Amino acid sequence: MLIMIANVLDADNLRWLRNNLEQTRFVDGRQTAGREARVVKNNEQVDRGDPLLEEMQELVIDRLLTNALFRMATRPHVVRPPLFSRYEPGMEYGSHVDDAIMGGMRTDVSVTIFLSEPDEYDGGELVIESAAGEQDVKLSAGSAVLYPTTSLHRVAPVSRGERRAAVTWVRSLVRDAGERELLFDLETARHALFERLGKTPELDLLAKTQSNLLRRWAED
Ligand SMILES: O=C(O)CCC(=O)C(=O)O
Ligand SMILES: [Fe+2]
Repeated sequence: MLIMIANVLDADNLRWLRNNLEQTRFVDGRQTAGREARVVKNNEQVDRGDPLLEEMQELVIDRLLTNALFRMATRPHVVRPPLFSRYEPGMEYGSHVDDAIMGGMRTDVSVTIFLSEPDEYDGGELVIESAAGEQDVKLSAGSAVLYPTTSLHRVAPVSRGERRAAVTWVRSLVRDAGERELLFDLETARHALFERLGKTPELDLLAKTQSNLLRRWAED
């Protein structure tokens, strides 16, 4: 399941991040790719030693973890420090699967937060493969897409302008994407029923079911 979340970053966050990105040092993105992904990775990323990086990472992690939809969709255990990337004309990231373990942590959910507006560049769609086919994702600046790290995906070549993004990975309390989706649907239905009917005995049963499924599936 693919989930889009609008406005994870607000206008002030975006201005601050984009301003910082003007001042940071970018290096070849191949430095952080696995052996096979390196062959198809052609982008640039903020240097790991850049003094501005840590504060930028903290802001993005904080904005994700305080977002209710993000928490519902990912059941986060740990969110990795994001990478900030840019793609200039001719750059792309060919088809790959992200590393299953990063920094000793299992990766369950991949996250892209778009930092450029769609009209600032041509191409640069994040293309995610699933059994139902390919899905192209290009969102407004500040919005995020979440997808299972189990998926093959790529970033299409940029042909004009510059695509900037923050990408990160979540170790979820619930390893299996199908189980996360069941919990997400249950919680969505519960919220909607509560809004419509208030707290009913049926809602209590749904809450009990959701809670006990989470207890059954969660690994902490
Ligand atoms: O920039 C993106 O949207 C995704 C980048 C990516 O696939 C990666 O860094 O592994
Ligand atoms: Fe990737």
